[in-house]
Amino acid sequence: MTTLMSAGELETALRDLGAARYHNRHPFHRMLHGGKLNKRQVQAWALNRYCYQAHIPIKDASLIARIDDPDLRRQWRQRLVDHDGTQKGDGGIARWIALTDGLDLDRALVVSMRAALPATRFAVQAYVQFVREKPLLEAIASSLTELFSPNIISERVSGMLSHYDFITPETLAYFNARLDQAPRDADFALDYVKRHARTPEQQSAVIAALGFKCDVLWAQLDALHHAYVNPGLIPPGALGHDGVWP
Ligand SMILES: O=C(O)c1cc(C(=O)O)c2c(n1)C(=O)C(=O)c1cc(C(=O)O)[nH]c1-2
Repeated sequence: MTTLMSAGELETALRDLGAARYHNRHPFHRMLHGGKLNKRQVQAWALNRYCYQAHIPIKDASLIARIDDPDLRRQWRQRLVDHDGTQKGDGGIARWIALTDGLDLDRALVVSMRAALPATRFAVQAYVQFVREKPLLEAIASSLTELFSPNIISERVSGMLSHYDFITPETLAYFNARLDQAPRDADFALDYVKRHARTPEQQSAVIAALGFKCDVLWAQLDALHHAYVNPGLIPPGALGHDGVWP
């Protein structure tokens, strides 16, 4: 039988889970940040991650659609603005496209998502589905991986700038904005979860939601590693299959 934790104990359990399972520990990220990948492998990362970026506002829109409280809706809608901007060419998705442009990827190919790995598509769809179907508390808790993203972003930006001559500060501009946005969003979500997970069952479900989300992130990197590092099996239709690169 599980017992009720204090809010502080719940936070510790969530942080412990992130320390063990967040995607900063994945070998593909260690290679990306340590300068061990070639340009094609970095292109594959950016093209696949576009799918994740593109689905974040879709999952946030479906989360907002389920909120009754106008205060909470107002707070959460900032996330849509961050990713979609207030006008064309503005916002996180546009900044991600600046990164894929900077890597000489064809914009139409990136945006079409047709050269992404099958597992990327399945993972991001699973995240959207989770947020659509689970109770609001768990849907909100699944965003808590962002508690751990500022560290990985700092490591990524400094590592990539120092190791790759094809990476510039302009192409990595996406991450500058995230360094302010992610802590604001994560602090809000953590506070919400601590106040609303009031039974042992809810607390377990919140921890499981964070575990699920760590899996969503981890599975995307497993797929990249399998296709582009070792054993290097690129699925048909994906970027680089049959030696076809942009
Ligand atoms: O660069 C990263 O490692 C990273 C991780 C995460 C995350 O932990 O889910 C997000 C982001 N970036 C990100 O840029 C982003 O917009 C974002 C939104 C969300 C979310 O679950 O709502 N996670 C993340």
